[in-house]
Amino acid sequence: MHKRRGRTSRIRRRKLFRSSESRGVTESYKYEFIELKKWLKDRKFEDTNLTPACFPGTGRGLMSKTSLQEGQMIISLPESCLLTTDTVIQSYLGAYITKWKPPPSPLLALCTFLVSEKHAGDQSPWKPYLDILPKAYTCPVCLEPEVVNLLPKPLKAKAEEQRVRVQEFFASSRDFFSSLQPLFGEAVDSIFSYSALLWAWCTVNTRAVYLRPRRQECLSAEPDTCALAPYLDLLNHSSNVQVKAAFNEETRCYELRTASSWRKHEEVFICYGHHDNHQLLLEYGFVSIRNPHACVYVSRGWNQFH
Ligand SMILES: C[S@@+](CC[C@H](N)C(=O)[O-])C[C@H]1O[C@@H](n2cnc3c(N)ncnc32)[C@H](O)[C@@H]1O
Repeated sequence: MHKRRGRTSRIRRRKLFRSSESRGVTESYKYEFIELKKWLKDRKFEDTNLTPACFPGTGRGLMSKTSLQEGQMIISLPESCLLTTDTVIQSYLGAYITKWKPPPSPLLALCTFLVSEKHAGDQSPWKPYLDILPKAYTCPVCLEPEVVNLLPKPLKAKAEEQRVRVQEFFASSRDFFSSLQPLFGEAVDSIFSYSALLWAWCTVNTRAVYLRPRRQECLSAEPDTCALAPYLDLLNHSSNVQVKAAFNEETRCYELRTASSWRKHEEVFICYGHHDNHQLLLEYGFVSIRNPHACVYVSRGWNQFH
């Protein structure tokens, strides 16, 4: 017969379970993070609160180095670390973007820059950031059609729509890529391939932070609201936390404040939005086990049988 546990023992076990669930193994010693930290330091950013770690369940993320209080600023990333359409327009791509008619979209500008810098390898000033980006993504748009076929019907339909959108994005961008040929020794078709553009598209879609809409004369009128925020984009999602994140025009930093408190050595999360699991899988390539926004999709006419 089982001996009934006392209240103290139950609380202790719950605490132990909570901490083992979120316990991370530091990754700050890894070469790519040492290089990234140097790169960030050169751009006037040093983190005292967080460190990269690998967590059971959520994978790579950021862990608190000390306890963090409600309202505390957890990251303040200088503008010089952000990759925005300004970065692209001020680069060697700027002249080609300005010339191209109809103007490329802000998304195309960001994706083109990512593919081009990735191709530059060691020559790219963004190398330490590019090296920590995932090599592949798990979003349905990257999955084999046989795998997408196994998804629940409503999600499968959205995944197929998304695949068509990305394919059209590629097809409609090819002439612009051809115009960049003078910049490269190799044929642009081999650099700006579908798989390279898909990787860049997933990078922006799964990792970009939101900026107040801006308008660049040389880009199309689609919303220009995405920025890649190196290091900050290592934060994983939880629906149960609240954060305040925005670009501060005075400090010229992208600032993130937590509305939750964190114990030392816990995984620190941000909330990507109130997404159900279909949206999380579609946009970010993962699902959350304890998702308060989880819902069941019911097809039209389901009640005909009652
Ligand atoms: C902004 S990045 C976060 C950092 C990322 N884990 C990394 O290693 O680069 C977003 C991606 O992290 C992963 N992710 C974020 N939150 C997660 C969670 N709660 N559980 C599992 N994976 C998560 C997903 O692959 C998502 O596309």
